[in-house]
Amino acid sequence: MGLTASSPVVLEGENLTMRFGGLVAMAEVAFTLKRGEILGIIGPNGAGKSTLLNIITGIYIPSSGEVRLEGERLNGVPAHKIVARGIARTFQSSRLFGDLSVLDNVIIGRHTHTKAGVFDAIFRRGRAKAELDAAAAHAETLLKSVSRGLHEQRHRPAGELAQADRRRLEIARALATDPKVLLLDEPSSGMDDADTDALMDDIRAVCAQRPDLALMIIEHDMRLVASLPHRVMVLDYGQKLADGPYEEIRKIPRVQEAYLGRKAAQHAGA
Ligand SMILES: Nc1ncnc2c1ncn2[C@@H]1O[C@H](COP(=O)(O)OP(=O)(O)OP(=O)(O)O)[C@@H](O)[C@H]1O
Repeated sequence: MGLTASSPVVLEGENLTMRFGGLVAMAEVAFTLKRGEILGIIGPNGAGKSTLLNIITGIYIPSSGEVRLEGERLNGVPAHKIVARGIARTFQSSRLFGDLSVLDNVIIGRHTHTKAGVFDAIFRRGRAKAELDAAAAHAETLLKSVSRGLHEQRHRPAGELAQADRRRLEIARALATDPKVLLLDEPSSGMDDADTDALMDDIRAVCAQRPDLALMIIEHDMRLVASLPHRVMVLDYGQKLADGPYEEIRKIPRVQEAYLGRKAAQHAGA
């Protein structure tokens, strides 16, 4: 199915404000994310993008406002329970277990946030072999669905992977929790154009196989922002400057100034 005009809202934020002492990192921001939708989040350094992700995932509790997943309020719900409710994320910096195999990283991803815990997931003595086999089979299927190339490297230590494959693995690991919403924090950072294009193809394939999955992607790479999201939200100094299809928001002079700098805005004839 994917995104249609009647797709329901899966995640929404209302009136979100985040203060750190005297600093207002986020001021009355509202957003919606529909089932099957890909929402891009852009903005200059310090605009509040990571703060928004941290609020959604329960790392920060907003000073005011609320986040709702399928209508249920998430404020104050601990981070691990938010994962269990269906929100998964990747991080700007890699959080893989470099010494463990690609496959084990995915198996752990499924269990990291459950009561059973990481070590239980892999090392517990007496754990039924059938259960472990099922976890490995699930992880293999998941790896294949994200990237055949990554699946072929499933027995290599994650630390030996090329950077683009590490990003794919982080996505696979996040998907291991069967999320309704996947948050990607700068998935293409540090990648060249060819790797970014290949990653975009893989993200499209992931979405095509999971038409109900909603994605929120923080990104600086305008090539990705221009082509992958259905809609783009622009933050600046913790405020929402614009929200709409890329072709529309890119024409707004304030967005050009905030994001691209005044020179670029003049260059674009704004
Ligand atoms: N835990 C914190 N304590 C104090 N200030 C914070 C904290 N987290 C974020 N901030 C401040 O909030 C503002 C927004 O930061 P945030 O990291 O959300 O921006 P960003 O858009 O993600 O930037 P970048 O693109 O550099 O990652 C910044 O001024 C930052 O210094």
